[in-house]
Amino acid sequence: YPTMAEFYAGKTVAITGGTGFLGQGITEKLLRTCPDISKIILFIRTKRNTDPKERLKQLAMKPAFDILRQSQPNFHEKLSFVSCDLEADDLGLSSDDRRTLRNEVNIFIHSAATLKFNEHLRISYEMNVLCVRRLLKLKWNNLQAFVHVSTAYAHVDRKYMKEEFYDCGIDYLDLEATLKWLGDDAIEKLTPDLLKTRPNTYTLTKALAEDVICRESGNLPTCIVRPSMIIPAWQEPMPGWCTNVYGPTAFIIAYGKGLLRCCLADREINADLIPVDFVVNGVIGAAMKTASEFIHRRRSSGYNKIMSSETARKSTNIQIYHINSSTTNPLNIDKLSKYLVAYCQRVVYDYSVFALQTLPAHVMDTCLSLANQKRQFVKLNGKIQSGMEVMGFFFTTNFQWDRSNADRLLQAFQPGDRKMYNLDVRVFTWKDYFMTYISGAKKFILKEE
Ligand SMILES: CCCCCCCCCCCCCCCCCC(=O)SCCNC(=O)CCNC(=O)[C@H](O)C(C)(C)COP(=O)(O)OP(=O)(O)OC[C@H]1O[C@@H](n2cnc3c(N)ncnc32)[C@H](O)[C@@H]1OP(=O)(O)O
Ligand SMILES: NC(=O)C1=CN([C@@H]2O[C@H](COP(=O)(O)OP(=O)(O)OC[C@H]3O[C@@H](n4cnc5c(N)ncnc54)[C@H](OP(=O)(O)O)[C@@H]3O)[C@@H](O)[C@H]2O)C=CC1
Repeated sequence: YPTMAEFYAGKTVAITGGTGFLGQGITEKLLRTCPDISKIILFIRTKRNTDPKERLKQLAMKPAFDILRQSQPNFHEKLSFVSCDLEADDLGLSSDDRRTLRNEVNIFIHSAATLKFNEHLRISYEMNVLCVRRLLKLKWNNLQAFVHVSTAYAHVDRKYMKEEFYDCGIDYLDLEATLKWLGDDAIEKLTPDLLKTRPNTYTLTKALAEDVICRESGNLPTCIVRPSMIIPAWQEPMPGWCTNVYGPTAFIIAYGKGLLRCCLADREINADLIPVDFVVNGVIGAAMKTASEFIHRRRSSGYNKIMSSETARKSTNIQIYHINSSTTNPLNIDKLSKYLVAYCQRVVYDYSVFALQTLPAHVMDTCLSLANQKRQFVKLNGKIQSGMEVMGFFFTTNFQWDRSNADRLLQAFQPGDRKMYNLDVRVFTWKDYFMTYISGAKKFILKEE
């Protein structure tokens, strides 16, 4: 395999979700460490009345690029965009942009998704599953790697996950047909039956998307990266860098602000959290390995007809990489329990929340009202609790992952690249990392020094 910088020299990379947490990290690292990369095309939608052109300008000003800006002030010249709406039939792409993508893109990274756990199944399906089907059909002429970002929690109906495809229990083609004629209310009623033992629509649709990749990617050089819970950066682009409050971040902030006293969690389980820099390295490296093997095989790429799920799973050679921490550097929740009261019993948790959070929130709001100020604590407490409700499943269930493929991926990197694109999480201790995590949440989310 070539070095990462050699491999990406002259390449055009396209990324969906480039405005998101992981996408910003990937874009920044590619530009900073692969100086001869030709171009990065970001799929950007219009959001809150801001068009993609303006959003790209705003993106280049974001903290993720602060370090890069110092060494390469003109880095934005390598960034371009296509205007999209990934939930639309035609992905919201113009015919000119389609042509550009078909003919120019060498590496495609699909990172966009809706991450809302309890999203309506129709929206979650359209964004997380149907969009993947449409992207695979773009008739890529020059593609060397199609990297699909999934999640290590896609198959939470199992307790042990290997880096392989699993039967989802639902055929997405049947589901798609059903969603076409059912109304939104009926879908909502049907959702618990479809989820079975899964906690939410997010994990179901991420699992179905993997089935799409398995059955429909044909000869396209495809791979899947499954990160566990992505948390602020360990080191890159800067320690503690983050953009959202997903996973435990909302709770860590609420704890720090004195708003969270109890947690629905089982002390015995390992929390699988992974700093974003390792995931960025995994995606960049997986693309390099997939493309290098594809170029070596010199097979033609193209979209094939859909295979049955079972045949596809048996015949596939698509590589899957678990980018996680608990397999080699576990973080036991018990270690956090001197800071938080963790309950795994629902009834005890409910009483504690009432006594330690809900009641004090009402008292505080009454005081605010008496002082003619805006009430806020009851609302904040409600948000924290709805966050805890959707997270409770993950905080109380233990999972294990095999990561042999991810280890092999690191071995495929040139020796000089193994540190710069490290995937081995044993290099940090959780105690030290949590100081970084907390200062990152203060700096990048709360905007406090
Ligand atoms: C110290 C604690 C330590 C505990 C132990 C740690 C144990 C760790 C165990 C491992 C965890 C593993 C988790 C694995 C998850 C799967 C991994 C993935 O693929 S990744 C998938 C990761 N996906 C996620 O993490 C998604 C989780 N979030 C959701 O599903 C939804 O946002 C929602 C249900 C919480 C609210 O929905 P809805 O009412 O429709 O409204 P919106 O969505 O529009 O947001 C409204 C407001 O809520 C805010 N907010 C966001 N998140 C949280 C939160 N967790 N809480 C509170 N608040 C939250 C949000 O910022 C916004 O604020 P504002 O702008 O209004 O001020
Ligand atoms: N965060 C985590 O803990 C984990 C994430 N993952 C996976 O990693 C990937 C990236 O997640 P992350 O970066 O954290 O998520 P973010 O929420 O930060 O980013 C999501 C990205 O998807 C884009 N997007 C969503 N809907 C659309 C749409 N209809 N059209 C165009 N773009 C859209 C968003 O664009 P916009 O800016 O316009 O909203 C944004 O760029 C996802 O596939 C997720 O499932 C896997 C495991 C854990």
